[in-house]
Amino acid sequence: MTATLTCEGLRKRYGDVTAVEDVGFSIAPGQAYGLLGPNGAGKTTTISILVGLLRPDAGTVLVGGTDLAADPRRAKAAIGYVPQEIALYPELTGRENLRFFGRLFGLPRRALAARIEEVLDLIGLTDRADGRLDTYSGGMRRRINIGAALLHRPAVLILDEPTVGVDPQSRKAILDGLELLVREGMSLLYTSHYMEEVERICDRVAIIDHGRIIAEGTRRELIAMVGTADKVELVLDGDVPAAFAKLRAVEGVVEAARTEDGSVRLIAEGGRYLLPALITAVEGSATVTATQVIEPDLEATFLHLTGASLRD
Ligand SMILES: Nc1ncnc2c1ncn2[C@@H]1O[C@H](COP(=O)(O)OP(=O)(O)OP(=O)(O)O)[C@@H](O)[C@H]1O
Repeated sequence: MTATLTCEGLRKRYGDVTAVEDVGFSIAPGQAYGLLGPNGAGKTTTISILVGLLRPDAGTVLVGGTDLAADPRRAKAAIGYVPQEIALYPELTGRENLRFFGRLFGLPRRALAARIEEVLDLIGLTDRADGRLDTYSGGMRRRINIGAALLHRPAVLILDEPTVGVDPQSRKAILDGLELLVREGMSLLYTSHYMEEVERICDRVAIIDHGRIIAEGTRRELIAMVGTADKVELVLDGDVPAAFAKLRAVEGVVEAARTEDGSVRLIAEGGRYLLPALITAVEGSATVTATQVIEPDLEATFLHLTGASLRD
């Protein structure tokens, strides 16, 4: 089966800064693929290359078998792109905005009218479609943005951190809508630094850091990389740096990172059973005011692979 989207050997440098180096992956039809990485990891650069906005220094992009560089028109027709910045007309209504973008894509008037209603239903904004954009919440605007990218029925929808700055209700509507699209057979490239979203939506994930893919696989495969270790979070009161040094030295602690709010995150073999030893270890430097043990997840994998927390 031809992949919906394949990229290989992508490289982009800005002067001395390597934004993307040797990035490659493949998205199957109906697959939701996640690109997970912290700010500045190279997600936006990768996406800009995939949607034809940025020319890579090296590498190839195939959309449904069509080479983006050789036939950009055909390749781009199969892509729906939802950028990070919202570019809509505030004085037009939601429906009018969709109509504008549909005309821009060259969709015939009658087919467009019907498609707009379908898309409004999908993004859950049928009731508010005749309200002006400047009366919408940030999340509703984001949903119109997603709707605009869906009008031409792309084979793959590419979203650049679609839930940043979005209210909880819209966030839920966005994630529910995306799950529905995937069930109906659309491919998705979803980028985020919220691992819980990537874990929920995506079947396959690439973890990107400093411009390179450092791990790739199904959710389960990636989580298995951290082995049987649990993630333990300790909130400390006292001399946190000294306590941190002591915690790192405890037998069974595989990884350790400090967070901005004064807590310490550890990956520890047999984490929950290690708690008494951890609490004893910090004695004299700090007291443990709260503890949490979390089963391995993608964030644990990220911490394991990079030694840094995803949100830092
Ligand atoms: N036009 C540019 N000129 C110079 N450096 C750039 C440019 N665009 C991006 N970079 C650098 O390339 C690296 C990757 O940036 P990119 O925006 O792709 O990361 P990202 O993972 O999308 O992060 P964010 O979530 O913050 O957008 C960063 O170090 C960034 O500073």
